[in-house]
Amino acid sequence: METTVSKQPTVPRTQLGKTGVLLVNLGTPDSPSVPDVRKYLREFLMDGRVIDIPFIPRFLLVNGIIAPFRAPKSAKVYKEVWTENGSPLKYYGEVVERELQKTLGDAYVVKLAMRYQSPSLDAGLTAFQRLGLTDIIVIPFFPQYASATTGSVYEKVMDIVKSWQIIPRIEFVNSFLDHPKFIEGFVQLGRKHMAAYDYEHFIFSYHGLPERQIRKGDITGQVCRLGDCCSSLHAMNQYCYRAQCFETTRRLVRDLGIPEGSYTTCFQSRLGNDPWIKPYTEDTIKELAKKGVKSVLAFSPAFVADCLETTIEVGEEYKELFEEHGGEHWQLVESLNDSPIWIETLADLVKSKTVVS
Ligand SMILES: C=CC1=C(C)c2cc3[nH]c(cc4nc(cc5[nH]c(cc1n2)c(C)c5CCC(=O)O)C(CCC(=O)O)=C4C)c(C)c3C=C
Ligand SMILES: [Fe+2]
Ligand SMILES: [Fe+2]
Repeated sequence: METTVSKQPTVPRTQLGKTGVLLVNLGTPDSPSVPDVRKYLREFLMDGRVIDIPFIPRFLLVNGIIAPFRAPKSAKVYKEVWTENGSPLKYYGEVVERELQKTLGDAYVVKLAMRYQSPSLDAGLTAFQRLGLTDIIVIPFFPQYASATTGSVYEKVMDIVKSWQIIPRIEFVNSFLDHPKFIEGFVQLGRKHMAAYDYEHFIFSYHGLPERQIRKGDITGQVCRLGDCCSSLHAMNQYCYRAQCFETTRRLVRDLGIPEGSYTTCFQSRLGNDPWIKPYTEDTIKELAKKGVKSVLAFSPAFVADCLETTIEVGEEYKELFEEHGGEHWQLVESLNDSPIWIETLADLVKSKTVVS
């Protein structure tokens, strides 16, 4: 007679009841080689929330033009930003993952994932599934909400869990543009530089976005004119990335005591010929230099870790541009990286989203 052997439970009982915390950054190539950079650019730019045009023209644009032509140029720059620990974006993510786990303790399981490339979102979420975790908190590492970043993380997470038998309870952190500890983190870094040098002007340079994406995100269809409408953040424009960036600047200048007229919010990293949100950082730098400004302290508060966009673009390329136009002293404020206050910010965000049952 055949006996039925019941399967051992695959979920260790010790893990049940814990909350999974998924820290998600944008992603970075596996190495600075041209093929790896091309692979990364393809995955990233084929996301319909990043290049928001229909599939066929997007496919032709990305695979026929952007990835082949940009990959060799970008690979050169990635080689500059690469350290002995690899890409700083990923390295700091791994340190933060460990430090946050220590801070939060046993009731949580913390994992790092990348929206593109590795470690993948699929691997992170599947690990939680194997542990039987049904409460998950997802923290996209983007202080200000944009469809191309935070929105894309939401979409991918939902796409992964949609076929699971048990769809977990998922809490998403939508933005943390004015979280007091996030602000304090950049204020501490800024104060250190301000104590060492008497800067004439302060630049707050955020990653740019095509203007079209801001218009599409205007939930009222009436508010966004991409001008003064972004100078305050309220219920009607709460998802406007540009307005959120201006709000982050306001909090920073208030706490740093920077006077009106001595700072500029601007937007970097334009890709393609479509209009992106303004003012462009390049134009701001040229105008300041033309006015005779000799020293600038530059913040990059759309990023929480040093990466290509901060270290190379703001720290080196914009410095060269400023000096070419007559500027003398340009300094980048490094990112939050693995600073204790950034770990505290994340711990606060986790606690605020934890469901007490
Ligand atoms: C801070 C949030 C970011 C937004 C918003 C964003 C939008 C966005 N980006 C591109 C195109 C590129 N971005 C690239 C690098 C890059 N972008 C972000 C963050 C945001 N992007 C980060 C953190 C990084 C650096 C990653 C790293 O490995 O260091 C790149 C690749 C680099 C290059 O080739 O220059 C591209 C391309 C678009 C089109 C877009 C909005 C529509
Ligand atoms: Fe980007
Ligand atoms: Fe706006």
